[in-house]
Amino acid sequence: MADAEVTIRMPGRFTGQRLLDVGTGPNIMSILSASKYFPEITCSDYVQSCREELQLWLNDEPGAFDWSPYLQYTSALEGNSTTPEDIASRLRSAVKAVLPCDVTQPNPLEQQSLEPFDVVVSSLCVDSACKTKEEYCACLGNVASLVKSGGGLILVGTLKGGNMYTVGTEIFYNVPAIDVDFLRDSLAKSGFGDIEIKQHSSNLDVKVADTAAFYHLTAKKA
Ligand SMILES: C[S@@+](CC[C@H](N)C(=O)[O-])C[C@H]1O[C@@H](n2cnc3c(N)ncnc32)[C@H](O)[C@@H]1O
Repeated sequence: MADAEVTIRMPGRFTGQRLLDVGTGPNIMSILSASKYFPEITCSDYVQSCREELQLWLNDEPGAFDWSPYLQYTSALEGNSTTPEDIASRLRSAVKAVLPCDVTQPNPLEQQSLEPFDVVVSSLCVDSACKTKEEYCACLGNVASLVKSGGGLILVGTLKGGNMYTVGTEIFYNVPAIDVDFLRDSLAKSGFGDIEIKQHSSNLDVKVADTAAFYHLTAKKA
């Protein structure tokens, strides 16, 4: 929820109508708080089954995952001024599309022609898509191309050598060896300034994810 907190604690830093979440996965965590500020949200992911699972919840269909604890958490972040049910409705009406996306491509949303977004959010996606720092830098540039001039970027990722995480019995791999200086250089190369990076130690069991730390960052495109 770190990215949600970034969004909610910085009202006014990022404004606009249209927000894109890159690599949303099957979940709504990255866009819960954003739906308070952005009336037009686009979700995206490489994996069709992730997009379908997300769509199940958006359509309020039987069998959709129960996100109640996250809705309650977001309600508490908002000072309980909005109920969890209201936040669910708010998010369902804000999400306008769930699109295929590939961050390894120069235009990750190639199959659609869309104007660049006011704000792009991406949590733990570039990490999953890349094996080397060079690939990571290129993918950041690809994601950056989706942000309009003057727009904002909110990124969450792993730091300091973590290269594996699990979901159930499946093992997935992260890019290793990302550090703060590398992130700053890569973002500057992609035309971003006003970069703020915060680090958090991981509290996850190393068998679940072996990263030592996570970052969340915000940046503005020149
Ligand atoms: C660790 S999950 C993160 C999901 C969610 N954003 C979150 O923070 O919980 C990584 C996501 O990135 C997606 N992904 C992996 N490679 C991708 C690529 N090349 N382009 C777009 N999405 C990709 C995966 O399908 C997965 O949903």
